[in-house]
Parts: sequence; structure tokens; C-alpha cells
Amino acid sequence: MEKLVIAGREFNSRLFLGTGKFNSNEVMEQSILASGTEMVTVAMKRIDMDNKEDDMLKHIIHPNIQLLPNTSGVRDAEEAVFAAQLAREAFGTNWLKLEIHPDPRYLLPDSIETLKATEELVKLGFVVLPYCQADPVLCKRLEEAGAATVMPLGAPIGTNKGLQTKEFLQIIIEQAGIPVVVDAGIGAPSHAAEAMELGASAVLVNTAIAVAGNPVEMARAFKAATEAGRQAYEAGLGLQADNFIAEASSPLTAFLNK
Ligand SMILES: CC(=O)[C@@H](O)[C@H](O)COP(=O)(O)O
Repeated sequence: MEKLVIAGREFNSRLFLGTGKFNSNEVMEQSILASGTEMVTVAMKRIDMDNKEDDMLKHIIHPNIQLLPNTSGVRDAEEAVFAAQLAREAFGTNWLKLEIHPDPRYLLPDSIETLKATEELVKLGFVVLPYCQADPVLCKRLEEAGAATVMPLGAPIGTNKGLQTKEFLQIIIEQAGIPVVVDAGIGAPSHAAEAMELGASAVLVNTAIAVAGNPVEMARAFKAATEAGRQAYEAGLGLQADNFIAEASSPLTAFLNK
């Protein structure tokens, strides 16, 4: 399978994981390892900045894993830039998942502030991966602003509703010159496979794994589904018929000649 490249770094895995909602740090770590992920996002607000030995971090930091601090909880571009600078200082990485959602009820990303913050953070030398609306125009603007990927939502965070935005994701993928990571709302391995079959470069999953009956097994299932979806995309899916008339899969000539 083709490797994924973001900002010059190669990834074998196209499954990114979030670290919220797990019952324990141990289960989180086992799930991360079972998923085969090489990119894990962690909310700045969950880290004890004064404690370099923060227990949670010990369970996330592994040699092959790119840590992706996220700005979840910030409400505008100014707060995002501040949080990004703290993250760079605390984690020693300039990679950043930019999340700006002013309304905690729906956690929907603020498009205007996200674009503004992306422009500013790119100038400050960050590798910016913005979580955003599944808006093809916005995604193009984020790409022009220097984002390393775009991360359009499948459905609102934590809903497990799958690809509610499928039609728009298709346009975003078709137009993108940078990787498209479908983020949020992916509630089942089949949703991840669907996103990958559409041609998404990767998926980011948190809730569906963390709240599963057996998160570690679910992480394995997502790994398999993400790989299968990507393999199918690279193999080239057959076209769907655009009418309701069946087309025989095997030739009928033997019967017709009798
Ligand atoms: C952890 C993280 O970054 C989330 O904000 C992300 O968008 C995942 O969403 P789900 O929890 O719906 O998978």
C-alpha cells in the first residue's frame, strides 16, 4: 500500500487516534498499540503543563508515534495561537491539530476563525492540521493558506453517526492537493472503510474505539477496516450502475443460442 506523506513525514498507518474517553490510561495505550497508529492527538487542556511526568503522556509517547497536540476547547484564533505556542513548548513539536469550536454543545468548528488561525500559525512555522467543516471551498482556502492536511468532519464529534457529509467529502477529496483526513463522527469500522474507499488519505477516530465494549479489539477492527478501505481504493472500485436495470455478471450466450 502507498505510504501517506504529511509535511515530509511518511506514515504506514492511515488510522489516527484520539485519546479522550478511555476508561484508563492502560486501555488507551493498549488500544493505541493495537490500532497500529502512528499519529495520536491529545488535547492540550488534558495535560498537566507543570508536570513533565504527566502519567497520561507516558502512555502515549512511543518511538513511531507522531504526537499531535490539539487545541480543543479554544474559542477563537487568538486563543488557538496561544494554545499552539504552549503546545510547541510543552511537547517539543510544531505539529498541531487546530480545533476551534466556540459552542461546546455541538463542538462544530468555526470556519472563519479556523482559516484566520491557520494563516497565522503557518507563518509561525507550525505544521497545521485543521479540523474543519466538510466545506469544499473552505478546504481549498485552508490548503492555499498552507495547511498540511484538511480534516473535514464526517459528523459532529462523538456522535458515531458516520459519513453524514459524504457528498461534500467526495468533492473535497477530488479537489485536494494535500491529504484529506476524515475526522469526527466515525462510529464503526465500516464508516472508516467507506471514507478510505472514497479516497480519503486517513481517518481520525476516538469515541468509537474509546467507548466500545472492548476498545482494544475495536482498535484492531478499525485497523483492518482502514487498511481494507485503502486497499480497495488503490485497487480501483468498479463503477456503480446509474439505472435500475440489472447487468448479468456472466455471459448469457450459451442459453440464447439454444
Ligand atoms: C480527539 C479528537 O481530536 C476529536 O476531537 C476528534 O474529532 C474525534 O472525533 P470522534 O470522537 O467523533 O471520533
